[in-house]
Amino acid sequence: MRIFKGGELIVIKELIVIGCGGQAKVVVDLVEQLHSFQIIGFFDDYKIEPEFMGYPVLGKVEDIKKYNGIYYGGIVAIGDNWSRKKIVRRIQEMDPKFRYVTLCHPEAIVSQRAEIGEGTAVMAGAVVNTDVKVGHHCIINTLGSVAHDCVVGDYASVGPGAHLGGHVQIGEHSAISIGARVLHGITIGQDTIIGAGATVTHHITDRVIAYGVPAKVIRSREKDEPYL
Ligand SMILES: CC(=O)SCCNC(=O)CCNC(=O)[C@H](O)C(C)(C)COP(=O)(O)OP(=O)(O)OC[C@H]1O[C@@H](n2cnc3c(N)ncnc32)[C@H](O)[C@@H]1OP(=O)(O)O
Repeated sequence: MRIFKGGELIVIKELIVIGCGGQAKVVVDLVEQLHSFQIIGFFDDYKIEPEFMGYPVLGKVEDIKKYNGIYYGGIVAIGDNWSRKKIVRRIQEMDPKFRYVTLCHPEAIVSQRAEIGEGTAVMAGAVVNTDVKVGHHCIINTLGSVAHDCVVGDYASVGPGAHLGGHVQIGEHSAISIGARVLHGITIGQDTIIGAGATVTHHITDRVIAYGVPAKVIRSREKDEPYL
C-alpha cells in the first residue's frame, strides 16, 4: 500500500501476526506506533473469535499458505521461546521463503552498530547498545537493556526491566526473566531460564532454572517445559 502524507510518498508494508496472546497485543501496539506496516490479520491455532484488537483472525497457522503473496512478511508474536520456535519451523516447512520483519519500537534505543535478527521485536524503552548481536526471533522486552558486545542467541528473550552487562552471552531459547540482572562477561547456556529478579554472578549451564541473589541453579529444565 502506498500513501501520500505531507507530500511525501510512504510505502506501507502488509504484515501478518502469528499469535493472539499478550505478546501479540504488545507487538500490535508497536506496529501501530511505527506507521510503517498495515496489519492484515492474525493466525492462531486456538483463537475462534473473528477479530482480535480490531483486526481479522484469518485462520490457523496452516491457513497462512492460502494468503501467500498478499502480505509483505510477518512476525511470530508468542512469548514462550520454544513455542515461538516451533511455529517458525512449521511456517518454514509450509513456505521456505516466508519473510520475517524485525520490529524496533520508536522509543527503543538501538545502536546503529547493533545487529538485530529477523523476526525479533525490541519493545518500548529497551536499549540495545553498540556491537551487540541479537539473533533471530528474539524478544527484547519493555525497558530491558543489553549492554555493549553482548550476544543474544536465536529465540532467546530478555524480559521486562532485565539488564545484561557488557560481553554477556545468552544461549539459544534461554529466557532472562523480568527484572533479572546478568553481570558483565557472564555466559548463560541454551534453553535456560533465569528467574525473575535474579542477579547472575557466575556462568550458568544449559537447560536449567536458576534464580535468587546471587542466582543459584535450582533444578534442571524439562524438555518442552513452558516458560510462564
Ligand atoms: C510481559 C511479561 O509478562 S513477560 C513475562 C516474563 N516472565 C517472567 O519473568 C516469569 C519468570 N518466572 C519465574 O521467575 C518463575 O518463578 C520460575 C520460572 C523461575 C519458576 O521456577 P520454578 O522452579 O518452577 O518455581 P516454582 O513456581 O515451582 O516455585 C518454587 C519456589 O521458588 C520460589 N520462586 C519462584 N521463582 C522465584 C524467583 N524468581 N526468585 C525467587 N524465588 C522464586 C517460589 O516462591 C517457590 O517458593 P516456595 O516453595 O517457598 O513457595
